[in-house]
Amino acid sequence: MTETQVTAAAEKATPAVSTPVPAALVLEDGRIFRGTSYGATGTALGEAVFATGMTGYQETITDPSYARQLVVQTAPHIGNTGVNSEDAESRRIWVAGYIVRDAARRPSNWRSERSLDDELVEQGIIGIQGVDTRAITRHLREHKTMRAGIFSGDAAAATEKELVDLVLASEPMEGARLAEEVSVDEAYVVEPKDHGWEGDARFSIAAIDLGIKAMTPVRFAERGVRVHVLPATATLEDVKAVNPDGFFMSNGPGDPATADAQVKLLRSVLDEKLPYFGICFGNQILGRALGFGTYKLRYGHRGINQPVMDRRTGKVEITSQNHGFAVDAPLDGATQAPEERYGRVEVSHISLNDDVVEGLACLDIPAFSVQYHPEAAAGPHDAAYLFDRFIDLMEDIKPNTTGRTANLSGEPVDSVHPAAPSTTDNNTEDKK
Ligand SMILES: NC(=O)CC[C@H](N)C(=O)O
Repeated sequence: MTETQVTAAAEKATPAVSTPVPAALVLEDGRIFRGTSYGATGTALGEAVFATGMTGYQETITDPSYARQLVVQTAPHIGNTGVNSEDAESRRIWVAGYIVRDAARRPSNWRSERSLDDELVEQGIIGIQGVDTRAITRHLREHKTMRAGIFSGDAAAATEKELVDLVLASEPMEGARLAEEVSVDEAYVVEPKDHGWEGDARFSIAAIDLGIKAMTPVRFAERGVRVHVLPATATLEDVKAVNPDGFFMSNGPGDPATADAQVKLLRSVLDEKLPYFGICFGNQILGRALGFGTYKLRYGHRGINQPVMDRRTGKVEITSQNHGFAVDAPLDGATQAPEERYGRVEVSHISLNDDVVEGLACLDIPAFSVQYHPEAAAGPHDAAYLFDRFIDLMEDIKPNTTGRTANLSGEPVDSVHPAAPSTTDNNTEDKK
């Protein structure tokens, strides 16, 4: 980048515009944190959750999996690098509200196009700044994630009791069915040639958008895989119509216990023996399709610094995560899936913080999934091998003349690494 370009980019970055007014974060248990507004003003209701990434706030707020959540950033300075038109993970900001300690007064980065404050105002996202985000995080960690509200301007003038009552009247995350709300209405295709792949596509997949992040189809496309992104309401006929070599289900917001339609779709696809890969919500849906339950974690995993072990290789990855629910599957080696026709399954990945299931691998059908985010937007790229693993799975079913660019498929089943020793499990207390 030349000096002129750097100056031009810096000039595009405007200082924040909104004038802060008094604001309050009100938790459903009556705890109240007072600060000033950030972004738009008014009332925002949702589930208060904390995210521990030190960077990547633009990817966080545009991740559709955060729909109906009020996100607390544990990193104290937010907005420093502004907002640009390349890092958004979807067409809009999805967080229902945004909670930060110190909002940047002026963004400073050569890629910045506008301030985060401007962007929040423009998209009508209500935030609060100047609150003790460490105290809020510790409160949520100890008392579990809960419903909350951000009230600013006129909305903050009500009595504390009135504000708590508004929060108590809001919808809980348990039982929330949100994937259809954030999904696209129309199918679209992501082509390898548009992402640096030279030559013909090696494979085609159908990917169900339950709140898909933009980088996910890109990670496939840059490996030569054409991605047909289909709406959350897609049927088996819609899937078959694109003649895919593999099937994928994305991340997404809400309670996986409500995703009956997607569980049914996945079962019908698995019955066709089409290779399957799922990320996050897509992992929970595989778990349910195999007959396991899901449950709500006390405070979930959100951030780009979450350690996970791939039990097949014994390698530890630092991963990007955003989940509040988890699959309830046995950790000890290969077990028969409760839905017997799918054969044996093993927990392939676990969280090293609390032993939560972070991945499932079927041993008798071509299907696997992870609870975390290998597309790494934002986040470390340690888990990129999973995209290659899926390509190898499709290759095994349908050898492709264009050959492999990588061979990172799983180790033989008998080399499964023993589970890490169990640790204190604060995050799974609510497990039923
Ligand atoms: N990122 C995701 O796909 C999240 C899945 C699910 N909504 C959860 O919170 O666990």
